[in-house]
Amino acid sequence: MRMLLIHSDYIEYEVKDKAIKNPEPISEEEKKGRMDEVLVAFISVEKVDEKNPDEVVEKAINEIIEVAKQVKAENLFVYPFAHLSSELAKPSVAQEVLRRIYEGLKERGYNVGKAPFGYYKAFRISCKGHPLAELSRTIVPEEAKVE
Ligand SMILES: NCC(=O)N[C@H]1[C@@H](O)[C@H](n2cnc3c(N)ncnc32)O[C@@H]1CO
Repeated sequence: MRMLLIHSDYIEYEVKDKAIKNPEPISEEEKKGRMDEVLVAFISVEKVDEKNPDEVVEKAINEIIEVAKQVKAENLFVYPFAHLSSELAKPSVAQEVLRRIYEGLKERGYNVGKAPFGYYKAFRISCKGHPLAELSRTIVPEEAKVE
């Protein structure tokens, strides 16, 4: 899994079109969204994550929370983003992994937003620009690590 973490004044998105055959069903109000004072996690779920989704979900949640504490962000935003890797997991696996990350962050008491899965979207983001405002993380299951 590849994550790009951007501490932002705001993130806003607008759904434009379906990008896969069966995108996540969304309501009218979910076609647009905005969150202010937010740590945005752009996430590409990778093929290697299919070896142990439970582990990568847990690690991603912990990484995001660790950065949220460092930058003092209360609001989090999970953004499905298929552009950080050339070895993507299939959509069904990716959607479930992203859903579990979103739910896990909420369970830990954060105010969490998400962008819909499986669509082309327009988005605007305002990066705060401080030294920890742009971070990336790579997460792999233990058994996929080679010596
Ligand atoms: N920017 C717009 C976009 O990326 N749209 C992506 C994601 O919403 C989602 N998606 C599909 N596979 C994946 C994956 N492995 N990881 C994350 N998202 C995925 O499906 C869309 C087309 O790839």
